[in-house]
Amino acid sequence: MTFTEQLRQENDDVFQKIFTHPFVDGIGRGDVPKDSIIHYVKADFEYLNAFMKIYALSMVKAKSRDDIRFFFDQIGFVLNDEVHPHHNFCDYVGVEYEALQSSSLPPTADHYIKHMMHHAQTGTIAEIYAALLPCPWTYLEIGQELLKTYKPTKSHPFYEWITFYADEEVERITLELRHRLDQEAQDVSQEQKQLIKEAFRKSCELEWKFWEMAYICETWPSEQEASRI
Ligand SMILES: Cc1ncc(C[n+]2csc(CCO)c2C)c(N)n1
Repeated sequence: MTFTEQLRQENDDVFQKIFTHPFVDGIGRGDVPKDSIIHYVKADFEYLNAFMKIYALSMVKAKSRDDIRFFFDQIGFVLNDEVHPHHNFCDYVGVEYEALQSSSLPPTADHYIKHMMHHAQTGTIAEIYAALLPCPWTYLEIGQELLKTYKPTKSHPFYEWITFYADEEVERITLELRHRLDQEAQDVSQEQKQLIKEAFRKSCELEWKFWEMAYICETWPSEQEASRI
């Protein structure tokens, strides 16, 4: 078993929790509360901005031109391609994408970004790969699960979203990140392996929490006070 196969197996509990989360299952059923979608797009737009910066920070740790190309390509994918699933969500709620940009990050999204930033700034390249991998891997499997369970056709409101993440390109990114992590993890100390495992698991947990954050429209305590006044 490869190291990333082991990571996938050890974190299957969290993957299964993600597949059955009401937001995720709602995408399959074609029925997600509109406020939750808006909350998701606002947070995810900012999350993806931070994700690109994390790739940029990680590039400093590149060991070869091929590593540089990898980080460069990923920034291009997030910048140019990940806007499509956001547009699908905006069309569903009938809101302009531009109206959902420049929001402050809810606590969970803020935590997730800072977790990845921490590894990008203080960790090895293996730790960074481990903290970033659950992002494409969970979305790839969500897309594949929803495709298999709901067999959406073009008239499904989230057909674009589901087929985007179940696509070969997201699979290719996931496999490349897995391959890179498998290579890097070959000769590391037990202590480093533990850090890598913790970085991966925490990102899986934060993926689940990101769906929950959007579903319940999580805000900071002071914002709740303000909305009650
Ligand atoms: C919270 C959150 N997690 C994962 C993704 C999906 N995603 C983000 S960046 C990327 C490509 C990685 O190089 C993928 C697949 C998302 N949009 N939002």
